[in-house]
Amino acid sequence: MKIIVIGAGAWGTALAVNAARNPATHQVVLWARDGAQAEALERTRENARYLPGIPLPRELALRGGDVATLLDAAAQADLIIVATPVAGLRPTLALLQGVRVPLAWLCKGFEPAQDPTAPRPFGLLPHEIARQVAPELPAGVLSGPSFAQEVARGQPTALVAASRSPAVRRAMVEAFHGPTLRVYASDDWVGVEVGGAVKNVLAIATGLADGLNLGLNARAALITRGLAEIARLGVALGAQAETFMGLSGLGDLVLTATGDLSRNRRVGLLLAAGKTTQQAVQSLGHVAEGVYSAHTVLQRAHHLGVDMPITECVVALLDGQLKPVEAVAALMGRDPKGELL
Ligand SMILES: NC(=O)C1=CN([C@@H]2O[C@H](COP(=O)(O)OP(=O)(O)OC[C@H]3O[C@@H](n4cnc5c(N)ncnc54)[C@H](O)[C@@H]3O)[C@@H](O)[C@H]2O)C=CC1
Ligand SMILES: O=C(CO)COP(=O)(O)O
Repeated sequence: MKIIVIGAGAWGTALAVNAARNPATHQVVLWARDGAQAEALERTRENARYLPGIPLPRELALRGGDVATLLDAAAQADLIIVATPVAGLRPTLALLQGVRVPLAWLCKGFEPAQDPTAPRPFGLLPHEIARQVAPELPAGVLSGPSFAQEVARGQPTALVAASRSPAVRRAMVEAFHGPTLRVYASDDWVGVEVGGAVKNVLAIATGLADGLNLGLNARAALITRGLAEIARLGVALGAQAETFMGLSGLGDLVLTATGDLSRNRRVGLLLAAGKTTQQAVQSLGHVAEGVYSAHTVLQRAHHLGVDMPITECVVALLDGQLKPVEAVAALMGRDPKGELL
């Protein structure tokens, strides 16, 4: 199977390394946007900026820079993986418009609104971006609880491959299912994308609570009520409610909200320590999608009449409109209500 992974950040590199460990069946190309980065990866056989300490297998081909080479490799592939943040998805799909090869993205987020004056001025989920830019591409999403470092080290991990197309689901499973990675299939790509995007916003809230030493009860409450928010928005957007009890919902929320490898959780910890959003983002050096998705999540929730009080507090915190302790008071001061309402 020929696989090309576009985007040599932490997650793209980890999955490319994982697939390349199977050289009897897989030929894998990792493509970096910047040609100089591709040369450095080739020279050092390590991705020192994004995934330090993981040797790149000799069978992994490293390319970059030149778009003609990218399009050529993509047209010959059996599966294309787009491993950029959400912000890189639209331009990458636009480049690949003419290609007819199964494709999956890894990004977890909503795109910020493109044109605030448009009649429906909302940011989009990845599959909605694909529908606009490259509707003919057979596409899907690979998601689930998965820190890149652990996957690269071969630690056991389970993912979910979601697409409306059985052929795309099969391609993702064939590419990555193996002794250390289980890949489950799903046809609910809306639910899988909503879970992956909104858990990042909620991980900021949990990081904040832990940074303020609010305790383990508060953390469990935030995770549980956060899952209720995710499911309410997801169902309103057309997802299946059961998806939120699976890997891309509960699974990824628990991982990201509690694991200190999470960049989004670290944003919350930094806000609790008194940093501004800008300072927190700068100190990470990696993308924390929750920071960029939070406003869109809230806009879409408001438009659909969905109540998302934790997300609302995260947005106010990120905008500097609430201080951490005020956010806690705002959440605790809400009127009583039924748990399942
Ligand atoms: N790091 C992780 O453990 C996981 C990350 N994800 C998701 O995967 C996405 C990527 O995350 P990371 O790899 O961790 O980010 P990262 O910050 O480590 O790297 C992002 C990479 O994308 C590249 N990039 C940005 N725009 C691009 C474009 N237009 N064309 C080509 N390359 C472009 C950057 O140069 C950089 O190499 C995010 O949406 C994240 O939420 C999902 C699961 C696990
Ligand atoms: O999505 C992830 C784990 O599944 C990674 O989370 P962060 O982007 O918060 O590091």
